[in-house]
Amino acid sequence: MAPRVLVSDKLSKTAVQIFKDRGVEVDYMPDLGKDKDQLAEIIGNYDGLAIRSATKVTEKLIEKATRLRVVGRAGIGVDNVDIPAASRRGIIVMNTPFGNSITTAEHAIALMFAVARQLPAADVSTQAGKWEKNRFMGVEITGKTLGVIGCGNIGSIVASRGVGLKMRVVAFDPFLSVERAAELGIEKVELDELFARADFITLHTPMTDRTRGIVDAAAIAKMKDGVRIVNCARGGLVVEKDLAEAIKSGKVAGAGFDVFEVEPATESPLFGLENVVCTPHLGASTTEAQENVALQVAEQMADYLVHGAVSNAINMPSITAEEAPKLTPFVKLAECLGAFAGQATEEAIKSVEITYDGATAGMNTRALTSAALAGLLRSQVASVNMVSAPLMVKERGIKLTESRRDKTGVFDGYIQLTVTTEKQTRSVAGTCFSDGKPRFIQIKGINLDAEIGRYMLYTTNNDAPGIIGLLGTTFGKAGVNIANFQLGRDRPGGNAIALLYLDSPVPEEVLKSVLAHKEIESAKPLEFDVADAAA
Ligand SMILES: NC(=O)c1ccc[n+]([C@@H]2O[C@H](COP(=O)([O-])OP(=O)(O)OC[C@H]3O[C@@H](n4cnc5c(N)ncnc54)[C@H](O)[C@@H]3O)[C@@H](O)[C@H]2O)c1
Ligand SMILES: O=C(O)[C@H](O)COP(=O)(O)O
Repeated sequence: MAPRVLVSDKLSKTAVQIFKDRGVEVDYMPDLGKDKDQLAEIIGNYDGLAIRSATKVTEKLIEKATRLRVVGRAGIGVDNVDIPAASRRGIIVMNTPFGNSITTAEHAIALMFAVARQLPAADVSTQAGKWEKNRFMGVEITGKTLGVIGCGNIGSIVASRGVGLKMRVVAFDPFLSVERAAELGIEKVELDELFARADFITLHTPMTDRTRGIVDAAAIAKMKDGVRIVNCARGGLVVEKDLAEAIKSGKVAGAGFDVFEVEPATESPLFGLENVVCTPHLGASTTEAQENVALQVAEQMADYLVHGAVSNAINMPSITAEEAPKLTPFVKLAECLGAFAGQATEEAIKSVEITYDGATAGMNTRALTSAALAGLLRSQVASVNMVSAPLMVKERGIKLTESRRDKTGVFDGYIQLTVTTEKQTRSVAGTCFSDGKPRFIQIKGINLDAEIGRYMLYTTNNDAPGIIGLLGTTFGKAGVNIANFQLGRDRPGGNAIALLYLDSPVPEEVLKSVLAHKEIESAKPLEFDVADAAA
């Protein structure tokens, strides 16, 4: 069945065409995002949801979204999506981090000019037939200091435009390197220094607990008299009532605002104040940016729904198209190692250690670890996947350790998973050969070479004669074909293991007969999400 996507915000229709071209069914309901009840009623019919900022993807909506696998944000900010709730349900949330950056940066610059020269008010006055040349005295931008708070994608474009406008640009961003600042021709400063020096301040951070209210009354008090403030990032970074007071007192000479504490903003303490220029969250609203983000989000979502490729996901490691062919077999291997340990373990897991040896150490180990954890938890939590597994492991207080090392054995690369419970430590290692098939190469420290099949039986036994005969005869009598039979032991007469790869599931009576044999310590039927040998 073709995957089905709902577009619930005003995305360019380019997205619809791309979904169709890629074999994805699509319903385009651009106003539905504003009607949360109706959206909740139908969301259960979709594998994908494409949104902008009007659709609020809340925990409540996610509960109803029983089929949903991906939320695609045609834009940057994902603060309208409950990411932890989506992750818990295994839903990937992806955005388009660059598609509207230039457009938004240009809007910030436009607001800066509008505030410097009071353009909107001058326009209204002039068109009203007044000729108020004296009322609209402006300030020049050249030579002024622009303070950029948050110098990521958009902030750095604004900064370089500022340099182009012959401004002095200072930036505060804890993650901005001095080298990058030098490359941009700007100066990295602390926040208080920015406040003290800037004639214009522009905000470009995400909304986080640390940035909420970053410009409040206390911050404004540290600023130059006559400063002008632009916010094209997120409402709530600036405390609107504090700014309104400062504008009324004359401390702040003007403000350009595209985003508001409450949106849609029908009222704000800033509305109606002299030299405040407001736009209704138009930062990303240009034809070019909307084409970019719609095209990109539809491609990303279709790639995921149709091919499983992941890019620009907020809650899952990306797998690029280039690395996918090499990585995919190892993702499957990691999942099988996790599934082996998960099915063999009956007690609560205390810790998981994953070692990447040789070639696997250089791979995308975040993706491999996520797959291993998903496999591990799958026997306990049916709906777990690579998105939700790392979060679930954390929530369950399971300690996760990852290590990488140079090639240590005969294999170019392998992965070893060690799981510790209250009672025991169990380890399993595997690799993929050039045929792309995952194999177990070591269990409990015992070497073997076992291709992984959908149905398997794992036994531990004392190394004694007759085990092969027992297993062969018991399965033969029950009419279950053995596709592959692997044995291993630590020493003659010591601990031994057997792994049987079967063409069908282990019948209950077979398991009982096997377990009844005096040399068999344990026998565990296993199932893996790999192609069925009989298929
Ligand atoms: N108005 C609009 O229509 C519109 C359009 C696009 C993006 N946005 C918003 O613009 C903002 C910036 O987007 P971006 O793509 O540049 O994001 P980005 O992630 O590329 O950059 C954000 C920068 O903020 C920095 N930062 C984080 N915490 C900080 C802190 N406490 N103090 C200072 N800097 C901090 C980060 O290090 C990063 O460099 C986001 O809030 C985004 O949602 C708005
Ligand atoms: O984060 C973003 O990309 C912007 O806020 C744009 O939001 P919009 O797509 O709703 O215009």
